[in-house]
This record gives sequence, C-alpha cells and structure tokens, in this order.
Amino acid sequence: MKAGIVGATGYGGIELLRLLNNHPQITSITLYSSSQAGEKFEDIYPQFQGEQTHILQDLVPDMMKEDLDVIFLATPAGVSSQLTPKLQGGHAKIIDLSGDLRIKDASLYEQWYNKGAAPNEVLEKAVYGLPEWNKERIQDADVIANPGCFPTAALLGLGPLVKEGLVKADSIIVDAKSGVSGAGKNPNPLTHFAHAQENFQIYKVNRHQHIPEIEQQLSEWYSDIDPVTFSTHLVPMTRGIMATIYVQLNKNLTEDELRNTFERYYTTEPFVRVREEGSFPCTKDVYGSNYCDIGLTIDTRTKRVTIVSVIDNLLKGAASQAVQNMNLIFQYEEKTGLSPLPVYP
Ligand SMILES: NC(=O)C1=CN([C@@H]2O[C@H](COP(=O)(O)OP(=O)(O)OC[C@H]3O[C@@H](n4cnc5c(N)ncnc54)[C@H](OP(=O)(O)O)[C@@H]3O)[C@@H](O)[C@H]2O)C=CC1
Ligand SMILES: CC(=O)N[C@@H](CCC(=O)OP(=O)(O)O)C(=O)O
Repeated sequence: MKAGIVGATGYGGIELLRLLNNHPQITSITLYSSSQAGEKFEDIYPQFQGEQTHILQDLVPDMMKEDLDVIFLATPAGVSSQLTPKLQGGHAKIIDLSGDLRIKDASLYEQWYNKGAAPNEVLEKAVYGLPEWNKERIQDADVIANPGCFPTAALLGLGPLVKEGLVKADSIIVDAKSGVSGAGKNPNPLTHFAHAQENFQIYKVNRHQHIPEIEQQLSEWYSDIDPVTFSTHLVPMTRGIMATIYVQLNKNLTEDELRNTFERYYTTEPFVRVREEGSFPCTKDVYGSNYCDIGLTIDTRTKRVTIVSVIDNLLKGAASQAVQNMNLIFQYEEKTGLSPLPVYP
C-alpha cells in the first residue's frame, strides 16, 4: 500500500510517519510539504535518520489521487476544505486530521472556525472517524474526518451513558486539559515555553471550536441533548489530554450498573480500557499509545457521575486514530501497526 502524508513536517504528520513506517501493509510513504518541498525530511528531523530517506514533495493532487492508496491530511484548518475536492474521485482514500470535514453544517463550521467551509458535497461524503462508535460507516468510507483530540476523549467518555439515554439533557460539563503539543509545532504566546512552563491556564472559554463537534455527535446518540459546557486548559507537559466529565443521571444507578453500561460498549474495543471501581487513569497511562483509558464513579451525595477519560492527543487524538481508521477502511485487523503498550514513565 502506498501512503502519502500532507503536512508531514508537523507534529501529527511526524507521528503518522513513525506509525506507517512500522505498519506491515505499507510499502511506500511519500511526504508532502507546502513550504519545504525539495528538502530532505531527515535533514529537518535528524532523529528520523535510518534506512530510508524522504525528499519532501510538492503537492500535485491529480497525480496523488491516482498514484496513492491512502492520503493523510495533517494540515491546519482551512487547508483540507480546499484540497479534498481536488483529491476526491480518484483511487486514493482520504483521511483528514483537521477539523475541516467534521462538522456537517457548513455555517456552524464557519461560525466556530472563522474560515470558509468545505463544499457541501465533500461534507456529505466525509464519515466521522470515531472507530468505537462508527465502524460500519468507516469501513465503507472514501473520506474520513478524523475526530479532534478533545472530542475523542470527551465522546468516548460520554458515549455509553448518552446513547442509553441515561443523562439529564442539560447537565453535561466537560472540563478538559491538554499538553502543549496539541497546538502544533509553531509556538504562540499561549504555548511559548516561557509562558506555559510552571503555568496552568484556561483558554477559548465558551468558544472552543470543538464544542459543535462534540454536540453534533451527542445529538446523534440522543436527539434531545442540550448544549454542553466545555472548557479547555493548557498544562505544562508535552502530550496528553484528560477530560474530566460531570453529568447527572435521570435514574439511579449503582456503581456496578454504571460500570456495566461502559463495559457493554467497550469490552470488545481493543483501545478503550475501563478501570475497576476506585481506579482513575492519568495521562502517562496512555502516553505514546492508541489507548483511551476511562475511570468513573457516582457521588452518592450529589448524584453526579464523574468520568475521567485520558488519551495521547497526538495518537488516539490524531495520528494513531487515523491509522486505526485506515485499518478499518482497508479491512486490516484493527490493531495492525498500532503498537499496543504505552511508554512509561
Ligand atoms: N496536535 C494535535 O494534538 C492535534 C492536531 N489536530 C489537527 O491536525 C492538523 C495538524 O496538526 P499538527 O500536526 O499539530 O499541526 P502543525 O502545525 O504541527 O503542522 C501542520 C503542518 O501543515 C503544513 N501546512 C501548513 N500550511 C499548509 C498549507 N497551506 N498547505 C499544505 N500544508 C500546510 C505545514 O507543513 P509544511 O509547511 O511543510 O507544508 C505544517 O508542518 C491540524 O488541523 C490540527 O488542528 C487534530 C488532533 C490533535
Ligand atoms: C493545546 C491546544 O491549543 N490544542 C488545540 C487543539 C486544536 C486542534 O486539534 O484543532 P482541530 O481539532 O480543530 O483541528 C486547541 O485547543 O485549539
């Protein structure tokens, strides 16, 4: 299988290269760059020197869509909305890591991303690539909208209770924290080392672009769901996301019934691990892996459920989830090439 990575010099692209390089079905990987075509990738990132070298290529959509089997777009918002129409309709499957193809309502995308949306024909074709919840549609897809990092953690944590109609519709609060690699390779005033280290800050309060993505999926599971409160914080660590989720139930459940609801959905899922009662995950438990670990409990005083969901933002939140989607599309075993265990400590 021949794979191409657009945006290969970015954090998501680099992780894709690392994963695809170890994927047994991938025979060639072509890297594309909009700003450094002609340069050797290994000169820019010497840590990747090895048996193979990669010259960064210019984007030629007409050739790419026929020559490649799968194209990953690891580009900033606003790029794949323009590029996907040029790459569609050929031989290659497209997996977009950005937010451009996730939100079905073009005007909602424009409102939250402050950019022009992809054409409706593209949005209609794009399948939301959350494998644990959308496997069948992913298997038939030509274009995948890979979920956002925060939505992956939030939705895997909320899915079983919302899908079962157990959550009071107006009670959802998602309090999320991310490491700085979530913002990509270029520092900005928020993520600059001098500002971010020894600091803990909330950002994009009530205006984070992942809010409509989370609400879109929740309302597919349960149409009467109300808007959610979703807050994001920057933590001075390189990678990792923790979403601490609070919901109220509309019926009483015991701890066992609560855990069983999650187990029913996730025991057959290779990358979601639900903790025993009293155990809660931290970000290092999934560092460098495709796992989402979930811990949960009910507060008998407030009747509120606390769900803790952790992922590696660059992996289950981006690159490895994209490879999981590729495996499903091409009918490889879902775990192929996704090295099973986290890096610890
Ligand atoms: N970082 C994370 O944890 C996550 C990121 N995402 C999303 O994935 C995408 C990639 O993220 P990330 O890797 O962190 O971002 P980076 O900023 O690290 O990298 C993006 C890359 O895109 C390329 N690029 C920039 N402009 C263009 C353009 N006009 N056309 C083609 N390529 C361009 C650049 O490479 P070059 O100049 O060589 O072309 C750049 O290296 C983003 O949309 C992001 O929001 C999603 C989930 C998690
Ligand atoms: C730490 C940090 O800044 N994280 C980014 C994640 C952005 C992202 O992944 O954006 P899309 O999913 O919309 O492509 C943020 O909160 O905006």
